[in-house]
Amino acid sequence: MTQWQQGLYALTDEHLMPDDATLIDRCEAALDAGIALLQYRDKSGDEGKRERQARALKALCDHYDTPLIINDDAALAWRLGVGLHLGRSDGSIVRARKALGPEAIIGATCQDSLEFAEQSAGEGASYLAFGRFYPSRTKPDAPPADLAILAQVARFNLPRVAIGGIDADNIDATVSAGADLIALVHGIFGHDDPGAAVRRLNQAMKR
Ligand SMILES: Cc1ncc(COP(=O)(O)OP(=O)(O)O)c(N)n1
Ligand SMILES: Cc1nc(C(=O)O)sc1CCOP(=O)(O)O
Ligand SMILES: [Mg+2]
Repeated sequence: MTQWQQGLYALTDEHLMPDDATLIDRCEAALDAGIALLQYRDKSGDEGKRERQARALKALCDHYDTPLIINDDAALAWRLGVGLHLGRSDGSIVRARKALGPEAIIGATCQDSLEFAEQSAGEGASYLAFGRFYPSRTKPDAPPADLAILAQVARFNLPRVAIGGIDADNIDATVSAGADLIALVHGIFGHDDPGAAVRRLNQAMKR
């Protein structure tokens, strides 16, 4: 198993980290404490800001030898030479794979669906993401999912990402259900000290 395929997966949030300095400081704290992947997720629609911040995060991730994933935007991922996360209406995995190449990390949202998982695996996804498993402050309206899906999709032999309302109290149950990667926004960046949050979560994952 490659290093990025197991552990914590931190997602940024433009409300929790509204300016460049805060974003970089807090992401650096998370990277330094030990995360497997970082996703740049910014829904502001401000293209200039997105380009600038994504480039700054790429330099930071290179320093920590941690892959950066861009949410939604295949063109930005291509310009930076980094990974991509695609939801159900964010574009074609096949097209993204052709553009980004065989080595790129391309993740796919599968919600609670075996059918979406099978389709995404067939189209060349690098990991499959399921959720939301718990009430989420970041995305309260994301469709709910049952932890049982994680065992059902083991046969695709791809890293399984769990997302949605995960924190230090429920991470153990989520890993026990079969998650390889635990994706969080609030569980890391909702804390005053994201580095301490990452260390606590990593400890809880090992229990
Ligand atoms: C790791 C991971 N899993 C799921 C999502 C959700 O993607 P999507 O359904 O496209 O929703 P938005 O994040 O774009 O609002 C994700 N970003 N990352
Ligand atoms: C971006 C996202 N996607 C979800 C899904 O279920 O697809 S849940 C979610 C938000 C995750 O943030 P938090 O850790 O704060 O709940
Ligand atoms: Mg999306």
